Amino acid sequence: MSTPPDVVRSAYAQLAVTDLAAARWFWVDMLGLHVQHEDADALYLRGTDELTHHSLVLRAGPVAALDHIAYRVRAPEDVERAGRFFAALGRPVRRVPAGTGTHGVGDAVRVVDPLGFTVEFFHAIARGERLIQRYDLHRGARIARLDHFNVCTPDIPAAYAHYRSLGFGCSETIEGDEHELYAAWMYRKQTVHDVAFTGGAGPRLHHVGMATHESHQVLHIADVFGSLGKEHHIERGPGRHGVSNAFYVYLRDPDGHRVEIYTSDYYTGDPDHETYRWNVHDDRRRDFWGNAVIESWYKEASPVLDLDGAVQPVSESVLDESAVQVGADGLGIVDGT
Ligand SMILES: O=C1C=CC(S(=O)(=O)O)=CC1(O)O
Ligand SMILES: [Ca+2]
Ligand SMILES: [Fe+2]
Repeated sequence: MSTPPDVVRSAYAQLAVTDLAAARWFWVDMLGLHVQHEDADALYLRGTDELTHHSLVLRAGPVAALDHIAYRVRAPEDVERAGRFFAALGRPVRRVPAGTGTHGVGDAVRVVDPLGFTVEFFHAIARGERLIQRYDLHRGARIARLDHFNVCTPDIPAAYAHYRSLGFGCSETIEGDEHELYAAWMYRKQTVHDVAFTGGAGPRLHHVGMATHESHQVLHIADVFGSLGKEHHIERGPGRHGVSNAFYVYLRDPDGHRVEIYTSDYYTGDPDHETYRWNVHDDRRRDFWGNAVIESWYKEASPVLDLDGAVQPVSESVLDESAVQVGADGLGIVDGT
């Protein structure tokens, strides 16, 4: 196997949106993401702590979908290393020279990974003004940074193996009584995850996770949607996760793209960091207070585009966590406590 690229972190997602103005209302006016650049067809957005050009690109398109996710790699030579790594797997690879791809991003490669997702690896990217202490510009959910991608895929063990081959650690899992893998959280930066896998038809994007510094910012953005009679954008939470220990709320944008506002997970940077394993029958795993996970959270997700912008076909899941009988989801077996 060829040497994998040295991935630093999940860096940005590019979403296709069917109404750029409506998307601007949600992601900028409501959530408060900073507009680093915009043109007639696209918005380039970032959080208050981010020093690179963007962590979210919204591009007008005919179908609401994930265009690609992108990982930043440590050095320029890791871009070509990524190309060789995926070519050796027999996957489609496309070189994207600086100026021909996403605005602000230098030389990159885009691949279709073994899970069917279009993934970009880049190193060079334009810088943005330091907004960390521009409190006069902090608004909405006061999003600090992109934290992770969550993707729907039918074969969680295969997803786990692929990201292990890229050198990702595994912080937490959800497993069955026979240790069948229902979900996994994997990282390169020293927090709970850069990417997580939700079992389901895929490839589909489950959500992008955006980090804030404080749980009151998670609560505040839910209050703002309620105040404006836009509570239908709130899908799940606010609440406390079991997995990751983060405080969270999930929102749906006008196209149905899901975003998680997420805070207070934990450090995972020691070389002997151990994976924490949840049992799928533990009703605290996804919400530490045992609140049920709404069905749409398990079932709905955004389609993904291939390298030519066509919607990728999906394969149905092997395991269906939402069908597992657990108390919290109100689906039957009460565990007698
Ligand atoms: O970021 C996350 C952390 C935890 C969870 S879970 O619902 O607690 O499994 C979901 C999630 O993947 O969105
Ligand atoms: Ca219980
Ligand atoms: Fe998440």
